[in-house]
Amino acid sequence: MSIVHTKIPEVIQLEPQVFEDDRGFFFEAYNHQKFAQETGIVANFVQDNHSYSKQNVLRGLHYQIQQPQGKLVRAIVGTIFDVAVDIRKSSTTFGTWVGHELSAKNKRLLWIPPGFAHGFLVLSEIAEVLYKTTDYYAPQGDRTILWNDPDLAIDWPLSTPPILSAKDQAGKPLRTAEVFD
Ligand SMILES: Cc1cn([C@H]2C[C@H](O)[C@@H](COP(=O)(O)OP(=O)(O)O[C@H]3O[C@H](C)C(=O)[C@H](O)[C@H]3O)O2)c(=O)[nH]c1=O
Repeated sequence: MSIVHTKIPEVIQLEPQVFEDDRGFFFEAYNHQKFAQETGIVANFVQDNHSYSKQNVLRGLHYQIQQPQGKLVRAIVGTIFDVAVDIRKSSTTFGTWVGHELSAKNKRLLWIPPGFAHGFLVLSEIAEVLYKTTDYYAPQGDRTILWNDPDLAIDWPLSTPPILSAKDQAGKPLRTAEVFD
């Protein structure tokens, strides 16, 4: 596994070592020791999530104000544009976003630490996304930042308006949202 830094130092792309032969391929999607060696992060993942979405679905931007979650995200079917937003008000990159394509083809993973909002847009006909989290789901702490907050100006690769849940349509702009210290 190798790492690819993003413009936010704490958000890290991971490229697994893929072993291909005439049967197909194999790769370690997560190895606790190698993850720690490569990133310097000792993550204790407690939950695996799996979502299936149709093209143009946008899920996000989500975070938990209580029990904030670190996330290790990958697409196992299709392609997504995966976005992380720094919502730690003491951070020098507060309000900064990064977006990277994750796909079944590139097999890349994105590590998003606690203190960030996360969302993705489905670029392919369908996408299945798996992600590990470092804390459990805490619905009472679930918060949404508006996907098209003009202050964030996230450059979503959209050609038509996205498909959003009611919750995501009602997301808050960052300037009024609960954020981290
Ligand atoms: C997140 C979650 C949801 N649920 C239940 C609650 C709802 O009845 C149903 C769908 O939840 P929601 O609409 O919040 O799912 P997403 O829009 O995919 O939310 C996720 O999308 C973005 C991209 C994230 O990073 C978060 O992990 C998460 O907020 O699953 C659970 O039972 N456990 C969970 O951990």
